[in-house]
Amino acid sequence: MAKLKLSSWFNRSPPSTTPADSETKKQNRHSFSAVSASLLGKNSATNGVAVSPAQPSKADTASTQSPSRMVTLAREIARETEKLEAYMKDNNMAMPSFDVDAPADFPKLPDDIQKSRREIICATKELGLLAHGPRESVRWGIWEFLDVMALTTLNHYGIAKLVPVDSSITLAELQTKTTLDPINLARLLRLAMTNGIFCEPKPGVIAHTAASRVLAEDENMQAWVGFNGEDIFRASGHVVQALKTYPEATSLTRTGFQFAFDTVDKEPMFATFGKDPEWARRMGRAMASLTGGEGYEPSYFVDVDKGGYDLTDVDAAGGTFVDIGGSHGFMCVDLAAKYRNMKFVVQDLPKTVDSAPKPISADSQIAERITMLAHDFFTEQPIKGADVYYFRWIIHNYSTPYAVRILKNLIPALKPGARIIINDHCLREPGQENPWDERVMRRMDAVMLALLNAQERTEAEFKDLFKAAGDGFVFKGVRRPEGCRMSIVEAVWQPDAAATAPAAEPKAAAVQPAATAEAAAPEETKAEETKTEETKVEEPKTAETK
Ligand SMILES: C[S@@+](CC[C@H](N)C(=O)[O-])C[C@H]1O[C@@H](n2cnc3c(N)ncnc32)[C@H](O)[C@@H]1O
Repeated sequence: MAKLKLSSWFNRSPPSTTPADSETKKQNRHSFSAVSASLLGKNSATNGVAVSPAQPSKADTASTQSPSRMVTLAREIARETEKLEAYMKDNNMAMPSFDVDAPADFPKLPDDIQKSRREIICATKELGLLAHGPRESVRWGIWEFLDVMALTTLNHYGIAKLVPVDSSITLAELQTKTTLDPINLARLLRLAMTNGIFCEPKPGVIAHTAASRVLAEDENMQAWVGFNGEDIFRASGHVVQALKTYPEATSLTRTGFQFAFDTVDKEPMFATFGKDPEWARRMGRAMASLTGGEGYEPSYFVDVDKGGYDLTDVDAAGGTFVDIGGSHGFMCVDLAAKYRNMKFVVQDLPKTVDSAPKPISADSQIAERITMLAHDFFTEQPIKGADVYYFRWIIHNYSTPYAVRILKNLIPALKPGARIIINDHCLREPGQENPWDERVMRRMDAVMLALLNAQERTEAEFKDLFKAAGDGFVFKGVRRPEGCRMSIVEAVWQPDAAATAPAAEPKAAAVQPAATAEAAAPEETKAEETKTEETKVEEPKTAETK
C-alpha cells in the first residue's frame, strides 16, 4: 500500500553481523527485543499484524514503463482529495481552510473518508520529502525546533489573545500591548506565519488565521503549547547530556528534564511540577488537550461496538473494576453509565483524589458505585479480589524496573482469573503503522525518554514486562480498536501457571535479558534509590492530573 511506503525512507540494511547482546543493551536497555528484531529484519507479528522484513530501499529509478513514486503519490493525493471533497460537499460541510472563521477541527468523517484524509496527510508528507531530496530534508528538518521556539514565545506572551478575532491590528499597536520588544514580536510572528499561524493581510497589519485563533481561545491548547515548548522542548535539549552521564537511562531523576531544570538526583518531574500549582495546572490542561484529541477518546475503551472492552460478564456478576492512577475517575464514570451493576474503584494520589468532583456523577446510581481511594501504586494493592485492574496512560510513564514493580504490587491482591489491562500505545514494527500515527507514537515515545526515562512499548515488551513481574501473569495479547491509537493489552492472573512454568525455561531465560536485568535492579541493587524516588513521586502528583 502506498500509505506505508514512507517507511522505505528509513529502512536500513541488516547489519553484517548480529550485534552482541551487550552492545544492543547499551543502545537501549528497555527495548532490547524490538531493537534487535527490527535491525535484523526478523519476521514477527505485532498487534496481530504480520510484519514483513525490513528491506533496504531501492532508488526510485526513472523508468518509461511506470510512473515515478512522486507521480504515484501525486495521483493518490488528487484521487483521495477529490473523494474527501465530494463527501464534504455532499454533506454541506465547510471546506478545510485556515481562514479565521473556518472550523478548527475536521467534522466527524465515516471510516472510508477518514482513511482518504489520512492518506492525503501521509502521501503529502512523503511527496514533500521526495521533492526536497535527502540532503535538504535533513538540513532543514532539524530546524523545526525554531518553529517551536517562535510558537512557544508567542504563546508565553499571550500574543494570540491580543490580536482581535474579528478584525486586525497594526504591529505598532500590538507592540504597545506586550512587553515583548517590537523586533522580536514581528520576527516571531512572521516565522509562525510560515506555518499558517497568524497572517499579515497588509504589511504591518496582523490578523488571525483559524490556527492562531485556536491559540487565542482554547486554554488547553495554550497549555499544550506551553508544556511542550517550555518543558518538553527544554528537557529534550538535555537528553544527550543525560544519556552521556547516565547511559542506562532508567532513573526517574536522571532524565533530560532533571538536567534542564537542575534537579538531577533530587526529584522526578512530577514532584517538580507538584511544587508549583500553576505549572502543574498547565500540565494537567495539556494532558486534557491530548486525551480529548482524535484517536484517544475514552469511548474507544467503553464502546464495545467501536472495538472497546466487553465487561458484560463482570457486570452480570456484580464484579469490581479498579482504575489505578485513574485521575478523577472519568473513565469509570463512562463505564458505570454503560454497566449498571458492577462496582468501580478509582485510585490515585491523595491530592488528586481530594480534588475529584463530588459527587463524581450527577447520576446517583453511577456515583454510589464508584469509590475514590487514595493509593500509591508503588505500594501493595489494597483492593483484594477485584475482577479487573486497569492502567490507562500509566505504564508508559515508567522504565522497566518501575513498571515491573507496579505490576508486582498487584500480586497479593489478585484472585485466579483476575484481568490486568494496560491501555497505552503499543508500538508496531516500523512501517506497520500508517505514517501519521507512527509519527505521533514515536514522538510520544521520545517525550517519555526526555521527561521520565520511560517508553512506549511493543507487544513483545509488554509480554516481557508481565513475565518479569511474575509467571502467574498469563499474557493474553493486544487489541487495538479501529481508529484508536491506544491499544488494550491484557494479562490474566493464573497462579497455577507459575507452578507449571516449564522447567526448561528458567526465569532468567524466559525474560528478555534487558528486562530481567532491569526488573531485578530496583529491588536487589537499587532499592534505596528507587524508594527515595518513589517517595518523592508520591507527594505532588495531583499536579499532572486533569
Ligand atoms: C498520565 S495520568 C493518567 C490518568 C488517567 N489514567 C488517564 O487515562 O487520563 C497519570 C495518573 O497517575 C497518577 N499517579 C502518578 N503517580 C502515582 C502513584 N504513585 N500512585 C497512584 N497514582 C499515581 C497521577 O496522579 C495521574 O492521575
